Amino acid sequence: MNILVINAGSSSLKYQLYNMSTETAIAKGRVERIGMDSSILTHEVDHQPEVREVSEILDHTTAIKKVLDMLTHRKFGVLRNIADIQAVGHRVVHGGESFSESVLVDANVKLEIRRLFDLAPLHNPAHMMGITAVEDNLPEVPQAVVFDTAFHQTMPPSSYLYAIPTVLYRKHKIRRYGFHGTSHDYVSQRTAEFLGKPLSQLKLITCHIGNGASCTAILHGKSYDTSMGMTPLEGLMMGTRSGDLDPAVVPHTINKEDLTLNEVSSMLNKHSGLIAISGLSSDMREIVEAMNEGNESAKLAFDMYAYRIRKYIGAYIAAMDGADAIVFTAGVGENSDVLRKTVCERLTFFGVKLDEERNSVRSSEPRTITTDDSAVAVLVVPTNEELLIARDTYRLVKNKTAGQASF
Ligand SMILES: Nc1ncnc2c1ncn2[C@@H]1O[C@H](COP(=O)(O)OP(=O)(O)O)[C@@H](O)[C@H]1O
Ligand SMILES: CC(=O)OP(=O)(O)O
Ligand SMILES: [Mg+2]
Repeated sequence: MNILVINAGSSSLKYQLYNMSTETAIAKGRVERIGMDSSILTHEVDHQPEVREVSEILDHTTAIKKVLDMLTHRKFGVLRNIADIQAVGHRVVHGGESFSESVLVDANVKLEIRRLFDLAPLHNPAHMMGITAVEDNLPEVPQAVVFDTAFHQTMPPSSYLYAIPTVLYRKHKIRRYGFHGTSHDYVSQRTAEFLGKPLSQLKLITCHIGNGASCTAILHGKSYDTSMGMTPLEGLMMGTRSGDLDPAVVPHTINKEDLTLNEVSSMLNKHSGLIAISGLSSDMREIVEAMNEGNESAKLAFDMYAYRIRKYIGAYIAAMDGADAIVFTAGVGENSDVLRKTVCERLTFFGVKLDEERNSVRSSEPRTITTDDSAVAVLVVPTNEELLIARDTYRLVKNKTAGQASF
């Protein structure tokens, strides 16, 4: 079975085509700048040079059409016909309390994703555009959705409740949900395999440090606490998001700067974090480059970013009364040795001993970056959210087909 995995953003769409008999991605790519004058489609097939196509792609339906054209392209394609795609799996960031596992898309599921728009304004509306775009282009193909929030549904109330009147939780489900669950789930499974120990016996702290960033305390295989909250704004400092701050900053800023609530929300989601402090960029590569050239604001942004991760690691060691391993993953976590070093060099109280040579290795395989006698192991484990999405989609579609066959 071939499964197309889609992670739709507001102006971008990433895709991977999986062949489930071998669990391999046979093609992958992304469409960027959807809705802008020159959109870019980048398509990659193993062992072949990347193909880049610039054109005007005004909406997600056209973006999916272009992706399908590329997948069946005479020269660059990997499929003879789009009918060779048997199912589509989508990443959906917010599933609220309604979804503790992946589901097939139907009218109710779509209604629920829409209902959650205001809890994940940067993500859920874009995912819905992705789902609709697939319906437009592949009307007969079953679709599944895999939620970032699902893995965190095991958190106890002491982790997920805010200390505010409980009527707000009962009436409006105002609580902490947590995100990047598919990644934390995948990485914790890979870590247990790598360490050769059952996940049910491990205390892990997984740090997904990408564009968005979150840390999770995983106690015996289950999410016990995580740094993101009701929305993906809480917790760590991110590329453009503030992370934790005193809620009193919001009304105070509204009063002092004569801003609307929406403007402040946009400030915290899109104009804060690395870009705000550095005044330069939200991209960690550019921050590190500027820092190495002596830029003081870039250095401050970097230090604040690393410090917040270290604070969460400390909190989660206390939350679980120990940790067997701390795991770095995602764009920054997998690639920035200097970020990992800065986070780890002040964890010596917990017996963390970084091995600089191991930390400088670049690889797509899981690896340990601490010395053999480090009391807590620190690992880099590349994430693969798409593979978990493909697996869930495959399972759901196969079960549905089996159910239908028995009638
Ligand atoms: N070599 C690198 N060094 C430091 N940061 C990197 C490197 N490569 C990628 N990144 C960072 O990874 C981030 C993207 O992470 P990723 O997990 O791909 O995010 P997302 O999936 O949310 O788009 C980029 O913003 C960039 O800052
Ligand atoms: C939930 C979230 O922040 O996702 P991303 O890192 O893809 O922005
Ligand atoms: Mg990501």
